[in-house]
Amino acid sequence: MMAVQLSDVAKTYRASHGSKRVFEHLDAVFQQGVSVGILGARSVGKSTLIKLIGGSTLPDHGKIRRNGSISPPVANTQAYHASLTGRENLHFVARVNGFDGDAAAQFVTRFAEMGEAIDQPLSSYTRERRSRFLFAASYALPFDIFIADEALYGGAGEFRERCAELVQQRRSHATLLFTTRSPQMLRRFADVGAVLHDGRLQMFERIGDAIRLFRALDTSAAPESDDGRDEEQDEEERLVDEPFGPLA
Ligand SMILES: Nc1ncnc2c1ncn2[C@@H]1O[C@H](COP(=O)(O)OP(=O)(O)OP(=O)(O)O)[C@@H](O)[C@H]1O
Repeated sequence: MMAVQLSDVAKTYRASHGSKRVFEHLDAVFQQGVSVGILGARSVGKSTLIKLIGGSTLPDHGKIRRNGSISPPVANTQAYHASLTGRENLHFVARVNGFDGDAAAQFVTRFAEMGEAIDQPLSSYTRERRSRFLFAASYALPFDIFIADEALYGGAGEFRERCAELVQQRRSHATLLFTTRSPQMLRRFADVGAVLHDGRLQMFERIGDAIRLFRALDTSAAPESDDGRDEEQDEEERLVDEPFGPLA
């Protein structure tokens, strides 16, 4: 059964200095329970695709069908309010999505080793705590479909490893759709590989075939021996630097 289907989707950004057409006739089907890693060069529309799938941006035309609950993008800060505590934020996000806030707060407190900070405002968190909170919170609710734009897991040291393990656990019970520029991330977290290029998404049962096409298209891609970690970390740093959503 399908989890997400895009049919003939078009998306153009319009700005005062001109417009940018990202997709014109995009079709894609993502199956339930299958983890898909989407490779794409810079500016091909990876973020736009994740936003369309998640519903935070609308297509100009075409249809997007979703079968099941869908997470906000991993480590997304938009849903959080800096002046609310970690617990209050989790309760809010859980309620909006129809889940149990207590269970989510309990999970994040334990997994991210928050201690008393769970009852302090997000604005008081250190950079590292903020990162832990964001990643743990991303996987705290039992969504059917998890989506991620480049940052799939994060944090530092031992937390980082546990976070990667958590993604593997969630992936075994849910559908995971993520974009990346790191072939290694596909090998680690995807069942199926996809390449976004020229407004089209090509899917490959064999991860290696997706990586080969990506390399042929994007000559700046990291070599296979590189674990892609620098780029992942750049992306995480960008994410945790962003302020939380509007002050309540
Ligand atoms: N809000 C916007 N207004 C105008 N143009 C936009 C907007 N958002 C994205 N674009 C443009 O649309 C194209 C696709 O952007 P998008 O962020 O989806 O690509 P991406 O593959 O995620 O890029 P990157 O790898 O650099 O993160 C880019 O050319 C970008 O400049």
